[in-house]
Amino acid sequence: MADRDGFIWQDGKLIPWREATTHVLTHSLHYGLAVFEGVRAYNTVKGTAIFRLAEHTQRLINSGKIYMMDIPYSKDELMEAQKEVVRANKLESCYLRPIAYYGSEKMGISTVGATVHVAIAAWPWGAYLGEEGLEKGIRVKTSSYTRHHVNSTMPRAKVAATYPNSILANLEVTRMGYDEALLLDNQGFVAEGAGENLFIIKDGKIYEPEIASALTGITRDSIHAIAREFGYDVTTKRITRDDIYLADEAFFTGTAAEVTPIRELDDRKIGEGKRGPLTEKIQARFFDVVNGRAPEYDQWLAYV
Ligand SMILES: Cc1[nH+]cc(COP(=O)(O)O)c(CN[C@@H](CCC(=O)O)C(=O)O)c1O
Repeated sequence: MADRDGFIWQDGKLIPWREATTHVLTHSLHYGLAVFEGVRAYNTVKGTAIFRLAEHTQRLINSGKIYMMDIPYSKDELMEAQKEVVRANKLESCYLRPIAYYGSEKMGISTVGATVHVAIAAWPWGAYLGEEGLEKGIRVKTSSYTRHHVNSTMPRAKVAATYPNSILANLEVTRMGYDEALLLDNQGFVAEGAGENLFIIKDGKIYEPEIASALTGITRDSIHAIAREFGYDVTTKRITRDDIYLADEAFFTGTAAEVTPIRELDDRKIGEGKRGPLTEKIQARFFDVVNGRAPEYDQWLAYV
């Protein structure tokens, strides 16, 4: 990722991609306290637009607040900087990664005296779980690793320290040939995917796990709106892994994963073992929305 042409926004300035470096004694590198976002820009019918830029930027600020990290830029400055990065790199569609991190001013657990830095990069990133996965669904396995307790890493924050849990889960299942991991919470109920939220459909109703130990996904929120548009309410409830075995349909959502159908969990076919009809309908509408083909959702598109 480091050796490519382009520009990265770092601490208020656009600099050449290869010069966006940091010292090996960067506090966040050692102690894991960096807050970040995953955001997508799409090449819509009316030009390049960042999807739900305000919500992602607010979540970045919220993540900083939760971890007592004072991000030295306003919401508007961060939003404009993300637009600037897309323009500077001449990207029609892309994935953006804003990150706020503590620098190398000091070592030791406490962040007092360390400076908060902000960097924003953008690059083309296609189907996170594969184009085939978007169409045919993916094979998921429940990980043996438990999602964080809600009083260990903070679930409302998108913080780097959360992700070794996701990495362990993803590595565990991909080494066995599955596409992605599902994580259970510390009481054994379904939490979320390693990098996604989850929805299931059973007897014509849409369900999602209680959000407690999962990231409050922005794509998840977008799916709520699309489901309502189709006349469905999403019921939030405690979901067990075998609820998913017996579901008619299931899918993951995320900025990177978009809407990815799940065709199997733990070697049990879900429904007919392929993308379900309601999943396909929701997925198609989601792609209409992000590509600017649904004027009712224009408020979610920040044109660059
Ligand atoms: C743990 C987790 N849960 C749910 C989500 C979905 O949230 P949202 O993007 O707001 O709908 C994500 C985003 N996962 C990022 C992972 C990408 C990466 O591998 O890095 C993403 O989708 O950008 C998570 O990391």
